[in-house]
Amino acid sequence: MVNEYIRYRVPQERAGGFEAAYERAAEVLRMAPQCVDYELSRCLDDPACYVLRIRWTSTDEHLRGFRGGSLFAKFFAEIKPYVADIEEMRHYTNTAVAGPGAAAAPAAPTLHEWAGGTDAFVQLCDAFYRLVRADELLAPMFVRMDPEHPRYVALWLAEVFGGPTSYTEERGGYRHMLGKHLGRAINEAQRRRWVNLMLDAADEVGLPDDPEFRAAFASYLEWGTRLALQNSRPDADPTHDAPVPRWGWGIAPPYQG
Ligand code: HEM
Repeated sequence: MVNEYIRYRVPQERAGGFEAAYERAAEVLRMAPQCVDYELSRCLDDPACYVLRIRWTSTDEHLRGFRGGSLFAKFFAEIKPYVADIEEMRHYTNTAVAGPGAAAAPAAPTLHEWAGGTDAFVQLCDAFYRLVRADELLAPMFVRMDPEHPRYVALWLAEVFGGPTSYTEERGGYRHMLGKHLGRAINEAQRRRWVNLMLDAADEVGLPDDPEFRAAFASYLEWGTRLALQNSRPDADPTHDAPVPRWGWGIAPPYQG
């Protein structure tokens, strides 16, 4: 990601036309796949000064992709009358200096923190695989599992829910997890049992039972198991190099009023 900053000095009598031109040009930015977002600010102390910030996916995507693409002509036609008013037009990269101030909304804890950290997921998976071993639908699938398997799945869940990236470092991330499901031909009854036993295990070990946490937890289980089922079909051809998903609160973070 790269920030393009364009500083303009536009005389008062042309300011209205300038802002209107950028409102029209912004329609093009909204359609451009290389544009992340944009923002035009006007200086309060010196109203002739404007700063336009456009975040691009990369400098190359901006210069070659956008400027060389089919949308550029319409964009440029709108802003052309103001090119002579440009005082600076350059790309900037972010530094490590960035962060919220005290007035910003407090960040919600991660699901990993809320659950009680990685230990909570280790306990969850120990309980879950105890249930699995005693379950007639699932036990046959796991007869040859590594004794460390419950811990690996716990590390996976901890990473997904915003904890440390230990699964990626120890086990090889998404690609490794996917490889373990390929060709397993998981059926719907087994998938549903997997979800049910996870929810039973969550109760057994006392994972937080507030509606917000359980809704987020259950939504991941639904998503993840449906994906595992699809990827386990004998004819599946999934992407092997996806990132480990990072699951958040969705639309209902804890109320911290
Ligand atoms: C949210 C859903 C799921 C998650 C997060 C998950 C996670 C994982 C992970 C991380 C591994 C690899 C552990 C390692 O590094 O060795 C694994 C393996 C495995 N998973 Fe899943 N899984 C899910 C759903 C399912 C379902 C629905 C089934 C079957 C009903 C299933 C069956 C298996 C089996 C049989 C293995 C291989 C066990 C072995 O090593 O023998 N998984 N899973």
